[in-house]
Amino acid sequence: MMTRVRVLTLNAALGPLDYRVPPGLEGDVLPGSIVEVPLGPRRIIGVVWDQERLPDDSEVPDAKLRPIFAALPVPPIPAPLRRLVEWVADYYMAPLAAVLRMAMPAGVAVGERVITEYRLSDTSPARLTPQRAQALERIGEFQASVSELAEKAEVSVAVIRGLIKAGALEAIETSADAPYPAPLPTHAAPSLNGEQHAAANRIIQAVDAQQFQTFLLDGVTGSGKTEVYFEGIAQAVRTGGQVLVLLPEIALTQPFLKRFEARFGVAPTPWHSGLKQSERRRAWSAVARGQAQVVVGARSALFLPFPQLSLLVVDEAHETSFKQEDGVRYHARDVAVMRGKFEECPVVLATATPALETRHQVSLGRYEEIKLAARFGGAQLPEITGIDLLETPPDRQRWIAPPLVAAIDETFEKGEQALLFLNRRGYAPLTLCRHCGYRIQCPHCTSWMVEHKITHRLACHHCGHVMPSPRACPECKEEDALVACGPGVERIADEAKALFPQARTAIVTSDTLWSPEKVAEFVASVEAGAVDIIIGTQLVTKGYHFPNLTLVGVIDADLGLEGGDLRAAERCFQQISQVAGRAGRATKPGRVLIQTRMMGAGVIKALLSGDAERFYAAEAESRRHAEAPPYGRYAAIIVSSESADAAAETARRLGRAAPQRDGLHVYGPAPAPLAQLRGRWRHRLLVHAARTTNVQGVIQHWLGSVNWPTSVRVNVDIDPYSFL
Ligand SMILES: Nc1ncnc2c1ncn2[C@@H]1O[C@H](COP(=O)(O)OP(=O)(O)OP(=O)(O)O)[C@@H](O)[C@H]1O
Ligand SMILES: [Zn+2]
Repeated sequence: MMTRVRVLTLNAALGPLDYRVPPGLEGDVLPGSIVEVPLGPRRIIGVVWDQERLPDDSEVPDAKLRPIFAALPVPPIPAPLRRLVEWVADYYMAPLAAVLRMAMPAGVAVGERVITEYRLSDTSPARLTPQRAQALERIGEFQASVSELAEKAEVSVAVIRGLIKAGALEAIETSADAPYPAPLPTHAAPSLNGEQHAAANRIIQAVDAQQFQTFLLDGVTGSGKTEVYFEGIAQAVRTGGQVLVLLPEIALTQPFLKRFEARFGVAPTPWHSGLKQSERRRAWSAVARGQAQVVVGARSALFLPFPQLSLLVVDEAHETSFKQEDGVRYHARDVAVMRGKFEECPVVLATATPALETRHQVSLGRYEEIKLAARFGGAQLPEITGIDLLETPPDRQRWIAPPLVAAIDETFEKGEQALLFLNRRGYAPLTLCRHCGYRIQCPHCTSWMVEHKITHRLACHHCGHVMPSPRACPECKEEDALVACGPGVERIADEAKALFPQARTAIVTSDTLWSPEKVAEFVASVEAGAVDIIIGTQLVTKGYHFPNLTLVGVIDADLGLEGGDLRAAERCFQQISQVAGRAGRATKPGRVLIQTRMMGAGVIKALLSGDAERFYAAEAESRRHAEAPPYGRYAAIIVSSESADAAAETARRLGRAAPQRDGLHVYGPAPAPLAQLRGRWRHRLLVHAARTTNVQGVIQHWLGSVNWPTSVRVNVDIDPYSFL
């Protein structure tokens, strides 16, 4: 029986704290229990942690301990999740409390609750202001609290309250934690082909064995990877286990929910940052009680308190958006594998274009590869051709080259759909004054403001700052002298409309598909044939299955190769392979046209020849040569401050104190390519080390030897991806 416990709080500034367990509570307080404890005059929440794992040499004597107030009526944080929290904190050098916060987001760990939400009633308000009209339109089928509705509709809380008073919104009492219905394993099971069957069996076996094992489910686009891992999910559900499916983007959740529901009769439990508070609370507590069997979510779902996890799936596992770039900087794919290890359950990484790191694990024998070599139902992979922009360039101020224009024309003629891919939101990436040459820059970042014609605004794509598009140049005050330079998807859409006035276009970016409803609307309109041409960013490259979509045009294949980041070529290859994979997925054959100025580049040649193996081999060889990941490792030290001088000085100080040892080299400090971001000046030092080096230990020691002012932040990014 525990009479004294060590509690980990959610506050990174506090160490673990010891408390006394008062009589009567002993039975309720176990490792993992969520407890309410006194801290000075306040009551805070924490988790009882395994004492031996949090040594504390300044132990407070028993007699001085304050008692725990209460143990919350929720299940304890399970031991495998506690081990995962420790591992993430250690590996990514983050405070334990910061990692624990991801497992227990604010306000989720509460007992049963009834809450009041509002939804549209049948009454329309007598007075309809533009604000009210916007609110009613945006709210649609949504039901939520007053503040959540205000946020969703982008109106003030007063507008929502006004609508409630006017009777246009009605109150609904809902339980915060009703369980989720269980999926039905045999609801609409497909009959698998031979290759799929073998793959599914391998995963089912692993689910039955309940041992840790990582699979790379490597199947070409449209081969049925989803159908295959659905069989693994069905098996886990049959045997009473829980399943987590991770997706790289929230936008993919909606189509996934529908597809899952078609297969299993009920939708899975979603988990992502777009949930409202009541949904988050319900999902968290249902997961903790084992009353949510299948969860689909963004990377943060990795830290949900599953008591019975028996399968983890990471879909589109190559996606770099699995890497979290702020707060605790972790890679969800790698953490998923670790969670599988602690839970002793299988992990499936599904992708048509595996990351080099994942292929490396396969070659070392650590992951088992399962291949699906052919598209389902006899569909052929699309034919891929290059368009050399040096030979057949588009007209001035145009971006669709003549061969692609002709192909779009042919596609329309056959009554089929086309997709144009350009990974750039907005209308134009740069706005320039023709008169004085002034470029409009973000006031908080070293980046240009991007013109968005749809919203008549300029936006910074790094910090989200927006301003109205000015008529006059802010510098020389010349009127109508500002010109848009270069294309974004909105500009390509304008061009397509000018070329094909009859064609119905749909722009797909995070600006247009900003809610699950918008995604559903988009999918429905393409499926109904109400769209002829889709123009989209990377958001449109994966997940979608449109049988009548037969042409994919890549507007600028070279875009992704700029910047010279370690994974630029690999990412370009993956992105274009994925978008190409949207063409001709059913009975009609597909084709892909890639516009480039670099016909000779390795990536382009690989894409055109379809020789992925050769591309990967060459890429792996150059990484091996540079001792870059997966053969060596990197860690970044990012120094930032609102004061440019303080940031630079601290970076120099760290540079002077850099560790000197074999198998390790420190580059920099150098100003970050985006020297200022969100008002903070940034410098970076890059540690390059052999695979076997304990970089975390070295960095800990190094940072411990240097002091810096409190106005400066020093963050560590282990296995960094983005060098912006
Ligand atoms: N055995 C099957 N029976 C019926 N339909 C199937 C079967 N296998 C695959 N399909 C269908 O083929 C299409 C492609 O399958 P799926 O989306 O699972 O492939 P994928 O490999 O996940 O594709 P991608 O990686 O390109 O997104 C889907 O519409 C799917 O329902
Ligand atoms: Zn900015």
